[in-house]
Amino acid sequence: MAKIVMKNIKKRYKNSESLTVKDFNLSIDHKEFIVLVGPSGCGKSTTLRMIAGLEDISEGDLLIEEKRMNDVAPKNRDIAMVFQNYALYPHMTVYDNMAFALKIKKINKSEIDLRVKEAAKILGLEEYLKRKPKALSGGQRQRVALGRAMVRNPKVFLMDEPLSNLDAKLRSQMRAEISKLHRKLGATTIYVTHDQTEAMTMASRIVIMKDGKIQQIGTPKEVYDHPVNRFVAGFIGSPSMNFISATCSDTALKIGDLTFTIPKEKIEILKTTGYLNKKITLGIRPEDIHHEPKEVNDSNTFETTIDVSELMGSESLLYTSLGDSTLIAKVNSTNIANGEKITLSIDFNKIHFFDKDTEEVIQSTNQSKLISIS
Ligand SMILES: Nc1ncnc2c1ncn2[C@@H]1O[C@H](COP(=O)(O)OP(=O)(O)OP(=O)(O)O)[C@@H](O)[C@H]1O
Repeated sequence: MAKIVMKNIKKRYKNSESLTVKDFNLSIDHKEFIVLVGPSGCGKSTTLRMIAGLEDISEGDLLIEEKRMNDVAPKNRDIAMVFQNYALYPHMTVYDNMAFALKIKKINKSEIDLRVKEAAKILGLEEYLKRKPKALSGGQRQRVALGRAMVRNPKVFLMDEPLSNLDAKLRSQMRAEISKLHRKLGATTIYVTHDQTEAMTMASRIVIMKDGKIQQIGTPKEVYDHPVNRFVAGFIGSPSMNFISATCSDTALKIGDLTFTIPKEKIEILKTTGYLNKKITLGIRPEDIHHEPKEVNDSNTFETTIDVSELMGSESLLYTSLGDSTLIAKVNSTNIANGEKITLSIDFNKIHFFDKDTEEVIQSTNQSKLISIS
C-alpha cells in the first residue's frame, strides 16, 4: 500500500527534440488500481519506467509516501514490476524463479519458503513449483511472473502490458485473476496497456494519454459517459464511438438530408454554449443505436441499407451510413442480412457533441463539473 504523487513530471530523451512525457500530474491513493492507456508511443511505458527508476525523470517530482524518489535507486523504491515478456529464468524451477529476488536480499530460507508457497497458493501454482518455465502454458508463466513480484511484498506493483503475449481467452481470464489478486493484496498498482477493454474492466481510475500528454483522468464510467474530447470518446468503448457531422437549430438536428427531433436538454447545451446552427461533430456510441425499438418514435428513426452485418453471437454489428459518414450499430437482432433495408433508431439522450475544429466536448457548465481534465 502506498500513496504516489507525480508533480509536473517531464521526460526528454537525450536524442529527442521534443518531450516524450509532458507535464504529467497525478495523485494515486492507497490501494488504487490505475491504468495508463493510450496508443502506441504515447509515453505510457516511459512514465511507468520513471516511477520504477529505470528511466531518469527530466523534470518534476515523484513522491511515494510523501518521500521524494527521483534519485532513489530502483531497488530501494519498494516497487515490483511485471513485464510483458515475463522475463523468467529458463534454467530455474518455478520455485527458484519466485525465490530468486528474496535470496539476493539474503532473506532466510524458511521465510522465503513461506512467501513462495503462500504466493503459489494464491496463484494456483502449487503443483507447478518444480517445473521449469518451458513446461508451462503462457498463462501459468505470467502467473509465475506475478508471483515473483508478489513474494517481495512491494508497496507498489507496476505492470507493463503483462497480458499482451496471451491469447484472447487467457487474457480475459488473467484480467479477472489480476483484479482478484489486487483486491486481496491491496497493493497500489499502476498498469500500462493499449487495450481499452483492460482499462475499462480493471481500473479504479483510467489515465488516458496521447502524445505524452494526459487527456483525461477518471473512473471507467466517467470517461465512458463523459469523455472530454473526441480522442477519448473514440479510444474508450468498443466498437468506437461514431462521429458524424451535423447542425442543430432550436427545433431540430440535421444530419445530411435527414432531420431528427432531439431532447430539449440537448438543444439547450448547444444554445448556452453558442453552437446552435453551427457545424458540430455528433458522437453516437454503437450501442445507442437500436433496431426494432420497443417504442418507435418517428423523430429519431431512419431507414438505411446495411452494407455489412457481422454476427457476434447474441448481438450483431451493422455497418451502414448516416449523412456522409459510416456508422456502426451494435444491435440485439441477430438475423439481419447484408444489403437488407431496415429502420434504426438513435437514443439521442445519449449523444455527445464535439467542436468540429478543437475536438473538445461541448458541454453545459453542470456537466463540466463532473469531468476532470488534466
Ligand atoms: N530510450 C529511448 N530513447 C529515445 N526515445 C525513446 C526511448 N524509449 C522510448 N522512446 C520514444 O518515446 C516515445 C514513447 O515511448 P513509450 O515506450 O513510452 O510509449 P508507449 O506508450 O509505452 O508505447 P507502446 O504501447 O508501443 O509500448 C516513443 O516515441 C519512443 O520511440
